Amino acid sequence: MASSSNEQPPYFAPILNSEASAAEKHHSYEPDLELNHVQSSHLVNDIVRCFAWDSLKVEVKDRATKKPLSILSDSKGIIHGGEMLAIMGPSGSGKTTLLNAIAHRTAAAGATTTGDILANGKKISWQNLRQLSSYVEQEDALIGSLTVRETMQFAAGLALSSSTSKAERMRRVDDLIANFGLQEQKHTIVGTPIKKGLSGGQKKRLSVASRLVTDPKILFLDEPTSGLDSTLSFEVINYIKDIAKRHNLIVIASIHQPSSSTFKLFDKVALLSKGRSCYFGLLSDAHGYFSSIGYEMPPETNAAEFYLDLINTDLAKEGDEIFARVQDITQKWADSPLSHRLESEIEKSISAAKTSAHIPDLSKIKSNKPKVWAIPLVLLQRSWIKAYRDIVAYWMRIIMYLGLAILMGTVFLRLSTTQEDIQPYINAIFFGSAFMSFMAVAYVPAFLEDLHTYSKERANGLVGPFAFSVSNFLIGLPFLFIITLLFSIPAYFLINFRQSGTAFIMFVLWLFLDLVAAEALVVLVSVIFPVFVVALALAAFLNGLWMCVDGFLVPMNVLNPFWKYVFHYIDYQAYVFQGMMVNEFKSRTYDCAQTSPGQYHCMYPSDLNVEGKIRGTAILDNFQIGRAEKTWVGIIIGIIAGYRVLAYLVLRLRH
Ligand SMILES: Nc1ncnc2c1ncn2[C@@H]1O[C@H](COP(=O)(O)OP(=O)(O)OP(=O)(O)O)[C@@H](O)[C@H]1O
Repeated sequence: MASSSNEQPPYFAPILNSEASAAEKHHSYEPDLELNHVQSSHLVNDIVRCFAWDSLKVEVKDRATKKPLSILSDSKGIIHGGEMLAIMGPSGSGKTTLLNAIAHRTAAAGATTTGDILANGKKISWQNLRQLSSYVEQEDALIGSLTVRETMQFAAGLALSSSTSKAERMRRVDDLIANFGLQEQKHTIVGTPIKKGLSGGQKKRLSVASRLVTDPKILFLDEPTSGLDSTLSFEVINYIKDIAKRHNLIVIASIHQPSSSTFKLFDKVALLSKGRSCYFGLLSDAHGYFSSIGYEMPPETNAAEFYLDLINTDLAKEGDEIFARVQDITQKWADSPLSHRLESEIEKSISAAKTSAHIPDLSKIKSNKPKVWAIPLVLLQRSWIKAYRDIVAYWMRIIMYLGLAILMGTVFLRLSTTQEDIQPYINAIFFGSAFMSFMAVAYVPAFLEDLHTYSKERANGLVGPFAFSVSNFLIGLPFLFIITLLFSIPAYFLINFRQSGTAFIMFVLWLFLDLVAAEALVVLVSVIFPVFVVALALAAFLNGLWMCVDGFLVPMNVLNPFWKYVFHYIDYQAYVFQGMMVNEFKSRTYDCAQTSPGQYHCMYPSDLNVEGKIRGTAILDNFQIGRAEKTWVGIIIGIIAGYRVLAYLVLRLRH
């Protein structure tokens, strides 16, 4: 029989009208007067009453011994709406492991996680938890060249349903900016290596604010104060606390050595040592609990420091009494009445979920995401702003290509149609196409930065591999076209390639395809090996390989069959080289050297040799280059598509 609302167990009572908050009964929380108390109705959590985990274990294969190793054992905890939990422990104690495990993320590389994760007393699937929660990583995923408002707008664009009106979107964005005290920095950029923007604390506040735009009911924060001094740490946690209280949010943060004032902002604490629980419960009960088991905190001591010192085995040596102490603390915790009370609280929430009709069924919550096509559009817009503002990533590359054009144009300056200049023309074609392709390695850092942002957005369920791949490909096209034109205009005329409008357009086309293919290769390599030095080295190596087998350095009739059949035919540079060669030589003639009147010495055999000329096509024949421009264009497009699809598949398969 369903119970009526006044029969609800106390731990499920709505906490919105704050008197009911368990935490507030124990803490007199006085928010900072300077905080901006903007109540945002969309943020209010009126569905997740409690969040719990039980018998949670994480096991990995030990790096050294290759045997199973437990890095989190039998963890349990419960937290209610409006409460803030600190997961605390010395370095390597398993804080991030626990946070990831309860957030339904991969707890550690190659880890196996077992146990229950419960919301409103029922097991919650990872899909449901993604809809209801947000995770703020330790490392910010902010884009340096965007302003605070733009960052928030794009976060809203990626998260909010397409049916949310523009006005509503802006209202939410502005509310959050105000809530986190960032109004004055609204139009300030986050900050790039060459242009300073927000302070560390402001960046962290923006990171959290941008994750709140999805209206999560549960917020996971991995070391939100790392890299901040104690004043900024307090400020950040104070903002989060204020928002959590007013909107009844559940906040779970791993935290390393908080100052006394920051620590006091939390309602509950989970203490871990070597993956084992030392305490879980209200902060205000911790003092009494540790006294009761024989660890009295001296007066005037920073409580966080005291607890951490008790369980810190970092500097301990084999046989030190600290190991016995930690063993004693974890054993006493497992046997303690508080731990048993925690167990029964979790059990009660499970049985209440079975009997009460008033507890929202979270599995029925509908996701309110933007339409599939809307995400690539938002990403395109964001990449565009980033592209034109990010001097290092984009403008430097443009300047570099322009410099290369001037270099080539002046080295191969105004070649003539005498036979001595035929080889320099061929060299210029090879060097231009190969070097332009090679310089695509300069895209590695910018791409890895985008990949980093994408990984975080994907982990939060915002951007999928398809949207990322499509937008990355599309945003590259205009940029690559601009580079191609900037290079071609000076280089083509300075070198004196075939002077015809069509020839120039074809030159641009070949070079453009070359760059699109080179960029696709960089993307594929960087997706497989997302480490700067590795991606850079491999992309450079592959470019070297394509240069060697493209038919210029070693003519096709000389190139050995292995390189020819394994690599030459999948070498986009080979098709670009052939296309540019045909473009230059198919309808031009060159002058032989006159040895005596009517006698000529011609470097290439041709039907025009008797007239002292070389037909351009004879040069093509000499290189065994046919006339299949359309097929070559098709093959290059196929190679580009192949690289892009492979990169997409790698992204899809990688979690
Ligand atoms: N494959 C593995 N082999 C051996 N130990 C592992 C493996 N994977 C994780 N660990 C260990 O598990 C422990 C928990 O790591 P975790 O990152 O959760 O700790 P943490 O408390 O968040 O540390 P920090 O404060 O330094 O970030 C660490 O001691 C880590 O070395």
